[in-house]
Amino acid sequence: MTRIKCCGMTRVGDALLAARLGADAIGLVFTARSRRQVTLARAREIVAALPPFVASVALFMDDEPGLVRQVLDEVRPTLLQFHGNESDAWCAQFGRPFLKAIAMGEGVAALPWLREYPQAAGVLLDGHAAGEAGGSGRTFDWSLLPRDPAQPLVLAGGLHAGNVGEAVRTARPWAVDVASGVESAPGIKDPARLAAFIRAVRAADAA
Ligand SMILES: O=C(O)c1ccccc1N[C@@H]1O[C@H](COP(=O)(O)O)[C@@H](O)[C@H]1O
Repeated sequence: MTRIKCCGMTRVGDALLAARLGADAIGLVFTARSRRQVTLARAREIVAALPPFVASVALFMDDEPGLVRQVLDEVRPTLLQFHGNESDAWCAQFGRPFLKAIAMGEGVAALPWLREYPQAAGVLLDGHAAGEAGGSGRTFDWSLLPRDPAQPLVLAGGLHAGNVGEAVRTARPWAVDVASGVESAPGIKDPARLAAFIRAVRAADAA
């Protein structure tokens, strides 16, 4: 079964709805380079409200280690997610499981990158170009995903209810991650789009 992460939560109600609809994880964006940046206070509220077995993922992009530590202390997320030029050693310094995002925007081959992050709990492949922030809503060639990766792969970038079924059937990722494809505005989730997205993933799993 494909795991589902809904990223860029800024409201408790949206996170609870995602969990009720069957999301396995919600994402909280702390980097100032995002239109979905959440405050520490709001992030704490969201994490405190989550039901058991729904993971919280804290997202950063070339941020100061101090911010990551503050989020770990005050918000206590399940996982970290890094979207910038952070090295494997840099990501691992916090002693917490992490996902490393790779920009696949320019037909980049995923395999060489995967070897760069042996300590990552998983690698997230996103559609944006190197150097740009994620959450861009851009897709990439899903057939570039390796078939038998050493680490779990998370497929992201421009996914929505209309294309996620094909993405899952093509790439068979460990998980999918969505931000803009289930929103009415940055950081504001649309209940109908969210429900349709999760239904489409489950339908692809069942096919
Ligand atoms: O969501 C953001 O604003 C963001 C900012 C900086 C880095 C990553 C960001 N989000 C991640 O981008 C991907 C794909 O998002 P989308 O579905 O294409 O909008 C996803 O992993 C988000 O976690």
